[in-house]
Amino acid sequence: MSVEKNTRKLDKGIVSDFSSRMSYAAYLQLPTLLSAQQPVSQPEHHDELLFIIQHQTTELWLKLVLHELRSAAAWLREDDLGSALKGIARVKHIQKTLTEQWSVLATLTPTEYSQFRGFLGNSSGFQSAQYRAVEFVLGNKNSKMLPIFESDPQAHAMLAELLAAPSIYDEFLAYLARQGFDVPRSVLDRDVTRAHEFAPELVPLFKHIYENAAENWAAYEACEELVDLEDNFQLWRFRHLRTVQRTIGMKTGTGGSSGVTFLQKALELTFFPELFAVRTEIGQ
Ligand code: HEM
Ligand SMILES: N[C@@H](CC(=O)c1ccccc1NC=O)C(=O)O
Repeated sequence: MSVEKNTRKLDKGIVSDFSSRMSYAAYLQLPTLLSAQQPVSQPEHHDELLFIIQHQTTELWLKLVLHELRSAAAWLREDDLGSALKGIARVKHIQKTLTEQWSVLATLTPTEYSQFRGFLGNSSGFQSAQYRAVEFVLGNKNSKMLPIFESDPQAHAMLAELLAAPSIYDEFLAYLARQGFDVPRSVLDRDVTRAHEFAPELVPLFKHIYENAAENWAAYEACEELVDLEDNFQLWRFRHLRTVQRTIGMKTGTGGSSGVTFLQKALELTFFPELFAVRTEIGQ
């Protein structure tokens, strides 16, 4: 039957009694989720809700990114490259969403933000445990970050655990070694609690994989997925930097850093330096 009066008739089977059935709101714990947006500005500033939701949605996606990347590292440890690549593919889509989401926050003008910034005290995204955890899983370890989380034992424990665990890159290199690739011992035995540093002895191995991609397709594809991950991560960092710049200019950050200058330095960090260095060597 066609729609009349621009009103859709409800199908007979539509369930409406949830007294003993699971509902949408119950499954998703919406009362909890939707009561967690509590502006602190007084009087309440209209735009603080945007600010809170932008951060909370980011944290939700970061939760999934972390879940997928930790699983991908575990799958690599079990030599299940297919499952690891599937997880990384999902993460890449989430990264695109997160990077695109900056355009929503860019509608917050400098004047509007300045009207409630003072209420944020010393809170800052710098204190995001999940963001730091993602950096650690990708190999950018920094033990100096841990004291920031001492007042949150759960976050501190998670970061301490990830600091001590091999990164996804450590797991990938160990996987390549098990597959018979010539991964230097010094790389396999590195101190995983520290940030991965450029290991020039890895470049010839990647050169071999890239120049013989057809014969080493699985390894080649995995390398390119990691390159995409790093690219996407840097694009997020860049959009953050530009949003900060257009919103607070060169003001110091609420977290105590110099602000834009501090964020700029993060653009020089790299997770998988040899996968970028190999580009220079290809065809030479
Ligand atoms: C108008 C919006 C924003 C401004 C002005 C801003 C500003 C800043 C500043 C100045 C810092 C440096 C640390 C400090 O001293 O506070 C920082 C760090 C950070 N912010 Fe934001 N931010 C904004 C939005 C966001 C959003 C939406 C997120 C998403 C969760 C976020 C996540 C982070 C993270 C993870 C860091 C640490 C970066 C690092 O360690 O390199 N920020 N932000
Ligand atoms: N660091 C920002 C404040 C800020 O953006 C923020 C404050 C509380 C919770 C998350 C934040 N987001 C990113 O740093 C500032 O200096 O204005």
